Amino acid sequence: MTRSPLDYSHKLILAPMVRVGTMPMRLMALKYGADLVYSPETVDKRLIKSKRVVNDVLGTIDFINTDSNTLTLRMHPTELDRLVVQLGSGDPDLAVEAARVVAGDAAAIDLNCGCPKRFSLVSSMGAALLSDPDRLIAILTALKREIPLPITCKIRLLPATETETVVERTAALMRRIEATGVSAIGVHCRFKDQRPQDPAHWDYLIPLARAVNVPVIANGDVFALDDVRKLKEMAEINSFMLARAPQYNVSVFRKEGLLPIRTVMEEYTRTAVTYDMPFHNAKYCLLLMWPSSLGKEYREALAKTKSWEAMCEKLDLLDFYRATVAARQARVANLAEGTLNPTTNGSPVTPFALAPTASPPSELGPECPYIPETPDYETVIHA
Ligand SMILES: Cc1cc2nc3c(=O)[nH]c(=O)nc-3n(C[C@H](O)[C@H](O)[C@H](O)COP(=O)(O)O)c2cc1C
Repeated sequence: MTRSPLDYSHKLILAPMVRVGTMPMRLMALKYGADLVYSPETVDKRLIKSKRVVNDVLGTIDFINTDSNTLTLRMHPTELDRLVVQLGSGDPDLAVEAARVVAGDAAAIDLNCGCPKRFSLVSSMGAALLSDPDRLIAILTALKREIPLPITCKIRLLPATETETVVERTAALMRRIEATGVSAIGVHCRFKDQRPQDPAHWDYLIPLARAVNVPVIANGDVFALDDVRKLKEMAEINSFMLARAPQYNVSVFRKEGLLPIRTVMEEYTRTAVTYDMPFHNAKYCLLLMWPSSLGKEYREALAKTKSWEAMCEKLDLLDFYRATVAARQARVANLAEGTLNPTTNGSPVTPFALAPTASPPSELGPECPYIPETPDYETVIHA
C-alpha cells in the first residue's frame, strides 16, 4: 500500500548534492525552513550492498556497505517524513532492489536523470537516461509498480533538433514521465553540457510547467528567497530546489534572512560532531562555506586541520567536542553493559560510532567515503 503521498506543491527543497547533502546539511536545511531534503545521489549497486543498522549510540539509522564497511547513508528519525532518497540507476531491476533497501525509512524516491559526469554516462545513468527515454520510463514504471512511495525524477533540458524546439522535446519527455504516475518532476533548467556558471534558462520553465499537470520543481540559479518570489511571479511554478545556495550558506532557507556564515559553520560542526560524521566529508563542506575570498588565512588554517579535534579548536568548539565525545563514550559503555538498550531490536551497535577518520591527502580530501563511486560534482562547479 502506498504511504500517504508527499505533497510537492509550494515546497522549498534542498537539492541532491553528492558529499554536501549528508545528514548534518539536511537537518540544518529542515531547521531553517526547507520543506523537503534530498539525499546525495546514491548508486543502486552500492545501496543494494548496504545493510540497515539502528545506531543506538547516535540515535540514527545507518546504511552500511557490507563490502567496504563504510557508511552509505545516515538518516535521522526526525527527517524521515521529508527525506527523498535519490538513486543513480540505469536498470529497472537494480533500481527497485536499491529502493527497497530504504523504502521503509525514506519518504520518497527520486531518480537522477541529469548527472553529466562520465561515470554516470558510461553506466547508462544520470543524463544518459535523457538520450534513452525508453530506459528512463522503464525504471520509473518499475519503481512505481514495486515501491509503495512517491516516485519522482530530476531531469535537465533537452536541446532543440532540426524539427523540434527545446520546449517541444523536453515537454514531450515530461509527458511520458508524467504518464508513469510520478508525483513530481524536477527540472534543472540547464542542458546536459552546460556548466553551473552558465546561466540557467528560467524562460523555459513557464511552458514546461504548463505542459504537464504533475508539480514541476524548478532548479537552477535559485540563490535566494527573492529568486523564489521572482520565479513565482513569472512562472506557474511554486516548488523550488536549491543546491549551491545552501551549499554556501544553508540558512538561505530562513524567512528572516541569512545568518552569518561563521554561525552556520559552528552549527554545522556541532551537528556533524554530534552525529559522528566522517571528518573529511564535513571539512570539505566547511571549506566550501568559507571561500578564500572571505579570508584566505582563516580558510588555510581550517584546511590544515586533520581531525575533528583540530577543526573544533579552530572554530572555538573544543569544549563542545570533548564533552560530546565523552558523552558518546559513556553511552557506548552503557550499551556494552546492557544498561542502555532501548531500540536495538537485535541490531548491533555500529562500529562507526567512534571510528577514527583518516586524514585526507589534500585540502579537499579523497573521494567521499560515503559514496566512492559517485560523480565528482565539484570539478563541474569549479570547472
Ligand atoms: C556539490 C554538488 C553536488 C551535486 N550532486 C548532485 C546529485 O547527487 N544529484 C543530482 O541530481 N544533482 C546534483 N547536483 C546538481 C544540483 O542538484 C543542481 O541541479 C545544480 O547545482 C543546479 O542548482 P543550483 O543552480 O541551485 O546550484 C550537485 C550539485 C552540487 C553543487
